[in-house]
Amino acid sequence: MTSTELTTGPPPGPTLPTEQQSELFQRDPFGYVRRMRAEYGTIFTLDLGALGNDDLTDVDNNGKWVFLSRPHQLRTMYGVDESVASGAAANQVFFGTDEASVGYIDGRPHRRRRGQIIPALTSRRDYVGLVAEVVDRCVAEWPRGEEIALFPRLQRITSEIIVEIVCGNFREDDRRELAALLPGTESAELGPEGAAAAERAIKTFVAERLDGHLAKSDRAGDDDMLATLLRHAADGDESLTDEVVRDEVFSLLYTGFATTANTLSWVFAEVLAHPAVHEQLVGELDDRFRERPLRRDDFAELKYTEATILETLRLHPVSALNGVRMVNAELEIDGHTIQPGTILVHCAYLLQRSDEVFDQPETFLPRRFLNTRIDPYELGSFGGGSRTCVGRNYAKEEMRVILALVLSSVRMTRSSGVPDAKQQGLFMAPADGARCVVTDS
Ligand code: HEM
Repeated sequence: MTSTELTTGPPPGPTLPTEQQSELFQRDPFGYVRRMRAEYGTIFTLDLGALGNDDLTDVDNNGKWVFLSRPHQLRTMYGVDESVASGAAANQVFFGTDEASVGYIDGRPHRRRRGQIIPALTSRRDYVGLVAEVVDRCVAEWPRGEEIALFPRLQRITSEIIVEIVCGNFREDDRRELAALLPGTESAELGPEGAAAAERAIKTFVAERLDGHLAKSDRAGDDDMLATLLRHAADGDESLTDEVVRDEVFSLLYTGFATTANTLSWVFAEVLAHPAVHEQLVGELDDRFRERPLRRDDFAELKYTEATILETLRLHPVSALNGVRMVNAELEIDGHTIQPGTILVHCAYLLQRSDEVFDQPETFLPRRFLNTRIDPYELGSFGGGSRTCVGRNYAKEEMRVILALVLSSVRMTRSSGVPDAKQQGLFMAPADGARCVVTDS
């Protein structure tokens, strides 16, 4: 018997009309996939169409999204050649865009662009000094002794930092203005039209500042991410047109601020709801981080802090769609045949809360990640294969530094347990905005 004869057709799933499935998914992504997992098993098909993005891209897909939630299924998804399962088209459908920035290109151009971006993300001078300056200034303004939502305050911190990394050679007032525009892209109050308007405003703002940016960076003797891209363009990379550079800058600013603010909100919500974890974290930090200046090395050995961030990423991946690939040629996964035009979904949320993969999967236990080698197919909050998140090292370091500095500078308490998740823009955030009370320590 051949392997094809062993297959059982497409993975099972509900037969509701596309609009209804899409609406149920978008209203409560995590709740819906949990129910589908309980009903149909570890690999199932949802008919989500183009997730409402039909008019925004001309990618041909059959409307089927196959959710995978076991490591061996991901090994197939991420292991096959790009010609069989590619990221660019799937990302265009997911994000509703036809841009040519790194998330939406494949093949050699994709590899080259990643090679341009990744080194530039972490190599900026005095990175820790920069984060400390932003955290100190912002935390000093947090009201004391009353309940506040951390989420928008963390968005401000991560916005200011990513603007420094990507557009650090803009004038100071321009950097502040740009950082203030970013949260508009994720604001639940503004809705999709407001978010689209914020995106347009940011792209225009950046486009108007491309001319002369390289000369300014030469004078500063330091390239920010924008200057790095412009320099590659000047050195002959014709794919980096002004429009692509502008879109690349937008994509890095957007993913750079939103994902880390969301994850940090979950970190604080979980830590403050678990006093024993809180105490152990504060114990690890000791008094070391009250001094200034600080250096990168000072943050290198924060094992429990790092484990706390990993445990938060395990329980709270930023999306129910953690890595998506468009199937271009018939493919077999876990005994099921997947047809071309289908989108494969790495559902980290289901995988990382499975008792087949983790002990006590619903319990917040940072110590599980102490002195362990991480298997990216088990803890895959940054996606996988050749498109793993370009910002993962930057994000983990930035979050570690922010967490250490905030917990070292103020006392924080939270009166309730861990909040539910709510869709906030593209990503999932704590429904109550991670409320807590801050006092001076
Ligand atoms: C908590 C923080 C973050 C999480 C959880 C996260 C998660 C992800 C995930 C799941 C993917 C999809 C990977 C795949 O398709 O296999 C991704 C891709 C990407 N991320 Fe992140 N991310 C984070 C932070 C960042 C930051 C800070 C940046 C930039 C400064 C960034 C930029 C990108 C880009 C450009 C891609 C597309 C990569 C490609 O297609 O080659 N991310 N991220």
